[in-house]
Parts: sequence; structure tokens; C-alpha cells
Amino acid sequence: MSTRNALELKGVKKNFGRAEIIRGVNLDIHEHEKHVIIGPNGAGKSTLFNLISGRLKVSEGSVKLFGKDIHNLPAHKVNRMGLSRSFQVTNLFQNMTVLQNLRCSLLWSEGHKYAFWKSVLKQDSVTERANELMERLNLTTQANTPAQLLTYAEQRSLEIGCTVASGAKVILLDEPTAGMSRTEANDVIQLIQRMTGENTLVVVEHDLNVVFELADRISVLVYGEIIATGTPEDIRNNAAVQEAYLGTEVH
Ligand SMILES: Nc1ncnc2c1ncn2[C@@H]1O[C@H](COP(=O)(O)OP(=O)(O)OP(=O)(O)O)[C@@H](O)[C@H]1O
Repeated sequence: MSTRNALELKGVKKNFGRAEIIRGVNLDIHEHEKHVIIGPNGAGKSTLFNLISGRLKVSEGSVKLFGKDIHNLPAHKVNRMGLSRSFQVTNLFQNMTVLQNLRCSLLWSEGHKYAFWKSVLKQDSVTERANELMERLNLTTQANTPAQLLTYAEQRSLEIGCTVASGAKVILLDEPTAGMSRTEANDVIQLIQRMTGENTLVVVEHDLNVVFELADRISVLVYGEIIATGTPEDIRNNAAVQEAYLGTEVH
């Protein structure tokens, strides 16, 4: 596995008013790895996500994507550089079908932006790739179903498919299995693994079953600081982590 860093956070701090919420985070995310960030409620996980994706500006420190500073760039520019934050189901075009949503993302990845409507029907190769993606997503039978009529888990699958189709190299997922049954969650984990093979994945997750299933490495965020980063094995056996966060749950 390559050890090039997809993301590098150095001394990242974030204050809201006088409250310091992120308190000097240093974190390297390797290219191609599946990295899961865990931590108790209010630890700052969503804030950290927002700092990486450009939705919030850092108060101090730097965030690099493949060696380039991104911490002062707006979210859409960071997105164009290959980082996509997914799992907001609202990112789907709800009135458009599964096939149309996927085509749209594929065309976006080729830079057609908003001018594709006239040529969309002629894009045979795009349709072919959309069909392949639908198969991998298990959504072929729903090709002509509008996104809004899919089940919750199917919408989330489609959202992942669109993120992959849009050409993102680094994918950020915020609690991808939230609100799902155990079976749905297992299906979605498998789908994530299948769909994001070569991508770098950064996931914030509460569900420890998901965490240990998905992660190559785990970072534990407690009160705005990363107290440990390591393999699932390292994290399970880390006394500080057990004390600060996992407690007896690991056993
Ligand atoms: N825009 C904001 N303004 C002020 N305080 C904020 C803002 N966003 C987050 N906070 C505070 O920062 C702290 C961390 O919140 P954050 O949502 O990042 O934590 P989290 O680890 O994602 O929590 P959870 O697991 O409950 O989603 C909380 O105390 C929250 O109240």
C-alpha cells in the first residue's frame, strides 16, 4: 500500500467564539486507506469534517490534500480537487431517476458541468458506465425510479455511487449507516467496500461494528484532540482509548 498522504492536517485548531473545539489536530490519512474517526458526542468530529471539506475555515494550522493547501479554499474548489463529502441524501436530484443521477455525476467528472443537457442522450459511453455502476450498486432494476421513491438505504447507496462517479479520489462519509437496521447497515458497509476500493475513505462513525469492519486505521478524537491513531487491533488494546471512550463496550 502506498504511503503517500491523501490528507495532512497539521496543528489544526478551531474556535467558536472563545470556545476551542478542535485543539491542535495532527493527522495523516494515507492514500487508499479507509480511516475511521470515532469519539464521544461533542468531541468535534463533525467540526473536523467541516474543516477538511472546506465548509468551515480553520482558526489555526493547515490542511493539505495531496500536498496542496486546501484550508483557505471554498468547499466547491476542494471538491474540484478530488475530495467529496458524501452521505447527505439531499445531494441527490430527487426528481431524477437512478440512471439520470449517475449520468449526471459521470458528466460532472468529465467537466460538462451545466451544459450537458443537449448532449446527454448521445453519451453512449456515459450510459455504459452508468449501467456498470448500477449493477455494482444493485440498483439495475430501479434504473428508471426517481431517487425520491427509493428506500433510505438505497438512496444512500446511490449517493455513494454518485460520489464515486463524480471522480472523487478522497471520500468523506458522515455516519453512513445512521438510522439503518443491522441488515441494512451490513449491506451498506459491503457496498462501501465494493464501491470505494481504490478511493481514500474518511468516515465518522458511532457504530463500533461498522468501525471495526471498515477501518484500516482508526483515530480517536476526544475533546478536540486525537488521543490515538492505529489499526483496529491497536485501538482495541489502547488503555487510554478504553478509558476515555470505549470503556467496556469493546469487550
Ligand atoms: N457553529 C458552531 N458554533 C458554536 N459551537 C459549535 C458549532 N458547531 C459545533 N459547535 C460545538 O462544538 C462541539 C463539537 O461539536 P461537533 O458537532 O463537532 O461534535 P461531534 O463529535 O460531531 O458530536 P456528535 O457525535 O454528537 O455529532 C459541541 O460542543 C458543539 O456545541
